[in-house]
Amino acid sequence: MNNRITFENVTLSYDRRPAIHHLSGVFQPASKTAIVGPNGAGKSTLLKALMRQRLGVEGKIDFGGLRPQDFGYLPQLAEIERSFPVTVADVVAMGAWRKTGAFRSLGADLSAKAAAAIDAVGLTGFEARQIASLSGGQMQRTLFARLILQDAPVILLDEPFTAIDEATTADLLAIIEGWHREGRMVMAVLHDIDQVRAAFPETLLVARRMIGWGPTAEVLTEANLRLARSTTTAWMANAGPCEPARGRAA
Ligand SMILES: Nc1ncnc2c1ncn2[C@@H]1O[C@H](COP(=O)(O)OP(=O)(O)OP(=O)(O)O)[C@@H](O)[C@H]1O
Repeated sequence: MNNRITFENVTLSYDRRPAIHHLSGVFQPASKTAIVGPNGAGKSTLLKALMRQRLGVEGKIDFGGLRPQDFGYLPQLAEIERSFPVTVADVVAMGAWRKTGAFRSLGADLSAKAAAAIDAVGLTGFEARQIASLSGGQMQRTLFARLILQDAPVILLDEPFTAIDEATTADLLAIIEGWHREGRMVMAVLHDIDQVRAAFPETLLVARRMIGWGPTAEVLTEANLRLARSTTTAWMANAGPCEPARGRAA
């Protein structure tokens, strides 16, 4: 077990159509990596592969001993179904399901941790609110509280700040920085290049293939960003089926 995630010439596909090709590199323990690229570049697909969701996988992903339950995942806000009659406290409690089992009540210790998580995201007093009645920013704070309670060593965030205002973004960036200081591995799909430069030491730049992976200043050059923009368009025009090995990441 080395808690390092290594990609060796990985191609990820849906129904034999590659979404992202020939990715090689390493997510180091305690790294904080921004995943950047244009729309359709394969960023969410990459997070899904890390979550071991069903995809065609060619090449090898070595999880370094990390188990599926070691990963906390924040999906895009738009993918969250909010019409369920559940409260903020219910959603946060789901973060402890790994420890309690689904729909079980939290013991005293986890209840205290859930209250602390809700406090950390600034939602004390909102515990009984239905999630359908929350603003986008309040919903995102709720989902961050769930991640805090989940306490996973690896945290994957898919566009955590899309449609989120500056104040909430600043608060959530501080929580991410706290996870980084605690030695967790964080990967976040982001579109704001200035934000990435300011807050993420490592960047993986993709456009249907890997453009760069390493220290942010070395990866986010004007030339690489130009290449990313033009490559995606070209690959989409020529996209066709290929024959990746079917199966799941190792
Ligand atoms: N479930 C799916 N079935 C088939 N194709 C898919 C599926 N999900 C994504 N794709 C395709 O895979 C490619 C990469 O999509 P992905 O969602 O990973 O991109 P992205 O970089 O996250 O984009 P965005 O910035 O727009 O969220 C796209 O061409 C997309 O249409």
